[in-house]
Amino acid sequence: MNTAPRRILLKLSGEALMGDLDSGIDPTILKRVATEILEVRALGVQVALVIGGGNLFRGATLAAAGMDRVRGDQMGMLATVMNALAMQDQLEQLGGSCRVLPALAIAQVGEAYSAHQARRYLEQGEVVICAAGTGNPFFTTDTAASLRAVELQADLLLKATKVDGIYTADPKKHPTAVRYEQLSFDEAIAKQLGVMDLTAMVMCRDNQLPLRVFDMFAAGALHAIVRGEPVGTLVEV
Ligand SMILES: Nc1ncnc2c1ncn2[C@@H]1O[C@H](COP(=O)(O)OP(=O)(O)O)[C@@H](O)[C@H]1O
Ligand SMILES: O=c1ccn([C@@H]2O[C@H](COP(=O)(O)OP(=O)(O)O)[C@@H](O)[C@H]2O)c(=O)[nH]1
Repeated sequence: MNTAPRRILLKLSGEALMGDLDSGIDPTILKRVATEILEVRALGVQVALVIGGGNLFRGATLAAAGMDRVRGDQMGMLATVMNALAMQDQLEQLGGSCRVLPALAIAQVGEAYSAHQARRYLEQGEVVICAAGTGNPFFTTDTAASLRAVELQADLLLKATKVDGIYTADPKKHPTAVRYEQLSFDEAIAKQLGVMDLTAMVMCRDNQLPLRVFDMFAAGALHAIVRGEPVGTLVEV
């Protein structure tokens, strides 16, 4: 897709927000990402966000250490809410307007997520952060991002992560792996190209939602993508 999208859903990994720290959020990265989000907003692109929680807690890691998985996933989802609040605060400090809509009931923190309400806020020009993943354990924020993107009728799902696209194999383990510019969901699924979880890939494929995977640390990448430049890897049906 080379035309500028009207509405995007941007998925940011929690881990990428921590930069070189061991956990938590690097304020410099948060500010840079928030600035780029407001730049594309200023171009008229509607922006919904899903932020991961891996910089704070992951249910599977907590379960491996002996915790009940459902409770661990609840902690993971609450971690995504904390990241969402940090991003909301940063966006507002930069003059943006932002709603946090959690999928778990935390009324004092944000209005319960509803697709129709989220679409209304997007149309009013607000950045909408869909927090707490899907609200259900055993899912990931990648899956939450694909679900919310479909519900919110986004034209494009963007996964901002630690690598600059999808490779023939994990580039961190296979330095000779080659990056795809474009591929189909069926190919990504069949070859088990691990950058996005399978449930999320299938959700995108079955709803004809294009996905672009790109490097969250590359300055200006988001802006370039909404201008229609071929940054990272595009996955389509
Ligand atoms: N074929 C592949 N192409 C690109 N990255 C891959 C691939 N297979 C595995 N990966 C790994 O997937 C990671 C991104 O996935 P993940 O850690 O789930 O992202 P996030 O935390 O951003 O949701 C990258 O850091 C990369 O090492
Ligand atoms: O719908 C969801 C989304 C997330 N999580 C939990 O929240 C954690 C943080 O999300 P994720 O690992 O996807 O974050 P990221 O890797 O993107 O930082 C996960 O490990 C899960 O424990 C969940 O239970 N249900």
